[in-house]
Amino acid sequence: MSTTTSVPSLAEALTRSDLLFKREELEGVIAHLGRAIDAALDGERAVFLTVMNGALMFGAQLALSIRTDLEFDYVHATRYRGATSGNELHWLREPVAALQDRTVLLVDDILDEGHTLKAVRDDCLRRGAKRVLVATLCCKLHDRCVEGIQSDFNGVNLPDRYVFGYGMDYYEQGRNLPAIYALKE
Ligand SMILES: O=P(O)(O)OC[C@H]1O[C@H](OP(=O)(O)OP(=O)(O)O)[C@H](O)[C@@H]1O
Ligand code: HPA
Repeated sequence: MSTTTSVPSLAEALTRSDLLFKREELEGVIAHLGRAIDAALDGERAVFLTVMNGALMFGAQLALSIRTDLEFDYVHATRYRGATSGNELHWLREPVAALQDRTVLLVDDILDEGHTLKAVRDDCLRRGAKRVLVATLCCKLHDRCVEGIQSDFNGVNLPDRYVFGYGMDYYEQGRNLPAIYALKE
């Protein structure tokens, strides 16, 4: 006997979503982030630490916008696991690069309630990083963010709605949509 799991339809979600930011606009924003990060690094070779999976698209575009040479590594930490509300953080891959006395540029698609970035940032500090700079494509505007984490280089601010596209998923779908969409309430 076979079992099938039904996933909410991405096409249906798009019909009840607003397009917030198109690719062209996001590319311009990301290029500006690159300039600002170059200035902050001031020639220092940082560890560019991508939080998979969501940061894949943003991370690639951001890296190409930074002129300072970088070392690349990634972590995989997930707390939404394909759903639309967060839970406990699961570590699927820890950093491999030596972070002792390094500047880490921690890169993620979205800072929502902040649990993910706070946990990964604290882990970098435990591994001896001397400085962790956080770069995000977007931050969600609400008052539920945990204390003690913020983005140092953020692209765009978003309303307090579930968003997807440009790396962010709707039930593990829609990550490669070249724009950011928000579900209507
Ligand atoms: O600020 P928070 O409330 O912690 O949410 C932000 C995190 O949630 C998403 O990851 P998710 O757990 O969905 O995994 P994914 O990267 O594989 O999509 C996103 O990529 C961030 O890492
Ligand atoms: O609104 C969101 N969309 C996609 N992934 C997310 N991870 C945290 N918040 C979100």
